[in-house]
Amino acid sequence: MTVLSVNVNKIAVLRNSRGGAEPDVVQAARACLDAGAHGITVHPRPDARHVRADDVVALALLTREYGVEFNLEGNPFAPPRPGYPGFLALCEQARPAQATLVPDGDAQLTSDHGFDFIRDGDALRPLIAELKALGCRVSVFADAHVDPDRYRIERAADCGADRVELYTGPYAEAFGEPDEAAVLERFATAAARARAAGLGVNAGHDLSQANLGRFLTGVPGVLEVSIGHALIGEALYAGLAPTVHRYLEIIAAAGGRAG
Ligand SMILES: CC(=O)[C@@H](O)[C@H](O)COP(=O)(O)O
Ligand SMILES: NCC(=O)COP(=O)(O)O
Repeated sequence: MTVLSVNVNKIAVLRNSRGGAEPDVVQAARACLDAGAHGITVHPRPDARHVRADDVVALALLTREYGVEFNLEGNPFAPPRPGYPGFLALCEQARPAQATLVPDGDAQLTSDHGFDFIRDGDALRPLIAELKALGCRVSVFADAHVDPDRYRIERAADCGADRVELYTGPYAEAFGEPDEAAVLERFATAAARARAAGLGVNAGHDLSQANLGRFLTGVPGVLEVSIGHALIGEALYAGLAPTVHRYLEIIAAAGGRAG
């Protein structure tokens, strides 16, 4: 059962480029949900480059209205600043169904690595406990492409996480290249090890209509994919609803859930 959570960060990028209210992030999210998307994801960044704290609150209300999952992503270690109250404070306000912890920094163009659970475990454990006390399922961003022993993905379970989100950027880079099969195999191994440790497995980053099907076929049992950049870009040509439909068809064809 793979569910599709649409990341609407990029709608906010367009809106912010003119400083007004259009395109409207909530309206775009509503269009995705009306088209059958199973949930909405956002990853507010402390520099407010796309979605902001007020969007998070509005999307929390929308997803509650639809009875679907709201997945809020962010770095729990990033300090608050004007306009960004901090990830835990945002979660306390919005009460997302799922909080996904990502070890990113302002200088990063986008997320480009997962946690090192051996190094970061002690710091993550109390924060994960706090998020779970708020009622959130907690997922943690994880590397699958490196030596599986280096990050020991199963250590995410010792931190109290419910799920890992496999960082799929390296798969997207390998897609169509000679090393694609080897990279996919590493993802499948990481997913199996995570599951054996009792963790659910999500996946995301740079997934697209082109590469999603082979990923889901090669890494069976993924519970959720969160997709934003490619999906919103593709929707510029085809429209949001047909694009969401296409993703649901790809998921169904790969043996996942269509709606
Ligand atoms: C964790 C992850 O892979 C996504 O949230 C991605 O980071 C999207 O964030 P941006 O839209 O800021 O690139
Ligand atoms: N967690 C990944 C996500 O939300 C979307 O990433 P991308 O599709 O924008 O690369």
